[in-house]
Amino acid sequence: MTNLQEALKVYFIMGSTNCLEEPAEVLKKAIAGGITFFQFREKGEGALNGAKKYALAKKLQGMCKEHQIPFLVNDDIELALELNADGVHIGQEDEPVSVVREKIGDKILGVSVHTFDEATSALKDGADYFGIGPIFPTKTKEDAKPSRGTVLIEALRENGINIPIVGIGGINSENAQSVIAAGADGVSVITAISHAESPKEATRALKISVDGKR
Ligand SMILES: Cc1ncc(COP(=O)(O)OP(=O)(O)O)c(N)n1
Ligand SMILES: Cc1nc(C(=O)O)sc1CCOP(=O)(O)O
Ligand SMILES: [Mg+2]
Repeated sequence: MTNLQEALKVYFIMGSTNCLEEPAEVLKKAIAGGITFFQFREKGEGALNGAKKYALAKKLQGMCKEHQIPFLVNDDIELALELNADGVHIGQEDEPVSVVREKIGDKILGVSVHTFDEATSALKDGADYFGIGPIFPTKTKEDAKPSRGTVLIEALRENGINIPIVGIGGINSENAQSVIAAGADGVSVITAISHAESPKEATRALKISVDGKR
């Protein structure tokens, strides 16, 4: 498998509702900028369903494949299996971690955690990486919890938990380095790339920040 820690550095999450232009165009520019991981998250008002959702996922998966970028599906385990995606990302309100692990075999399993207990339990049940957020305030996820900064990332690292971690929520090239400095392996973003004037330049700037060059 890919070196997950390395692959999670610049993790782009996107669905049609996050885009100001054609989703494939946005992804193309993000790939040109150097994203290292991708999650298809088709959610929110106006989200596609059924055949249209499948067709978009398939198209974006093809683009990721061409550039050896892992392609994960958010929430929809059946779609991930149908597409033979590289993995899935689930949260605490989705199917239990152990059940999803059972369904997907050795595909990549990302789990959102908000507390130390959720983290240890997800680890025991088979998570491959954690998504922790919202680190900063975000308007992108309607039901996001209040932002809590990097405290949980720091607490997990201080306690020797070395599973790959990405921060999420309100992250951009100005604040990404602080998330890495707290112990995360990468940053996951939606609007910092999908709403950028230049998704390619925004991705480049994020990469520089993650690498600590700014
Ligand atoms: C990398 C990453 N981290 C966290 C999330 C949020 O997952 P969840 O809490 O299940 O919320 P939804 O994204 O399903 O609305 C994520 N998707 N990716
Ligand atoms: C999908 C998601 N999950 C979050 C969490 O806290 O678990 S915050 C979030 C939205 C991230 O979007 P943006 O980069 O535009 O802030
Ligand atoms: Mg979810």
